[in-house]
Amino acid sequence: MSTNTPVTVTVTGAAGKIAYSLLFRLASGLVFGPGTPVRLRLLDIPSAVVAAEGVAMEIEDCALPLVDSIEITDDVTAAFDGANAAFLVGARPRGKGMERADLLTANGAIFREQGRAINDHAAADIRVVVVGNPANTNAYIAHRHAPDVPAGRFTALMRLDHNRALSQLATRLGARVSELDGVVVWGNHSATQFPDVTYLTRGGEPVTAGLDPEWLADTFIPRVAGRGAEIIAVRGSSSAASAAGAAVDQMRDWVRGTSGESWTTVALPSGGEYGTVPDVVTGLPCRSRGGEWEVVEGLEIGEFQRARIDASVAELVSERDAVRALGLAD
Ligand SMILES: NC(=O)C1=CN([C@@H]2O[C@H](COP(=O)(O)OP(=O)(O)OC[C@H]3O[C@@H](n4cnc5c(N)ncnc54)[C@H](O)[C@@H]3O)[C@@H](O)[C@H]2O)C=CC1
Ligand SMILES: O=C([O-])CC(=O)C(=O)O
Repeated sequence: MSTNTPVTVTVTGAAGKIAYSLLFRLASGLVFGPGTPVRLRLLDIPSAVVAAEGVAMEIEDCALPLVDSIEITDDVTAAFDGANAAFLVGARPRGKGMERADLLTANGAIFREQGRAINDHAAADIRVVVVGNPANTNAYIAHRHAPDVPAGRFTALMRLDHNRALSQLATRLGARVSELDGVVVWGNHSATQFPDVTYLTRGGEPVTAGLDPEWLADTFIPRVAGRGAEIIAVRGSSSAASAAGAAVDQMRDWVRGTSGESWTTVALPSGGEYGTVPDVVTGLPCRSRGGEWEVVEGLEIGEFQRARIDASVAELVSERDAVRALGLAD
């Protein structure tokens, strides 16, 4: 029997595809551990509340021992009241041929309202993972509307890009993912992102010198950066189970810590680290210590990296400026 205090976890877009994978993993203890019950809060828009109720019924039917309660709502305030963790998934997904910039206007208003509700109603230890696209800029908007919440409590999901990079590298090297470390994906969760293998190790030994630079530039980087679009083209629908898996990985590592000196990729409001622009939400190499993300310090950045990081951060700045112009950032 579990004895810990339950955690209250809010999932928005609860009737959608990603939530359908995410909720069951949360309810199974994969994030908060096998001793911590979860109070699930499912938020969706009024027209989707009935479908969210159906998802809740299925969670009930799993008879999962860690589920303390399930509440379904279309009320943003109620959804975040006392929340310790929030997965902001609900948004309009990108269809064929659409770029993330097209989603800024549609989704910005959602994240402004949710940022305000988190600021006013969530628990003091709230941790936020923004999944809905354009994830980095949505996280920036939510953060801007939550001035009482430390900036580092707002993250966007780039763990999926990180996991995609690890998997491509493992295949190329004939390695297991668990042998690899030192990957980071800088910048935006978009086609401009920079999956960087400069610090890659296998079993603790550097391996980057053994990777063909042409393969890295012409195959690896575009493959990882374009994987979301590739999945849409092949599957006819955007990534769902892999996105949910990455969101679980990110929140689990945040709450329970990363292992040893290993790091992962988290998109955080920048403090200007590695020449990035302060306050934009960019992918950075991070370790989780004592329940907080810490940006890894002291990595050397070469010319090729500099140009790639700067290009993706420039896109984030232009998204930030666009939402500022739309009045969504203040
Ligand atoms: N950051 C990442 O790595 C990834 C992000 N995504 C993004 O995640 C988002 C969700 O994807 P799916 O679950 O596949 O979409 P979906 O369309 O299946 O579900 C979205 C859900 O959000 C709900 N929703 C819309 N507006 C809402 C609001 N204001 N409040 C609460 N709920 C609201 C919809 O009613 C729907 O139930 C999309 O923006 C997608 O682009 C998808 C894959 C990876
Ligand atoms: O590309 C999309 O629209 C969905 C997404 O973010 C991804 O799969 O990385």
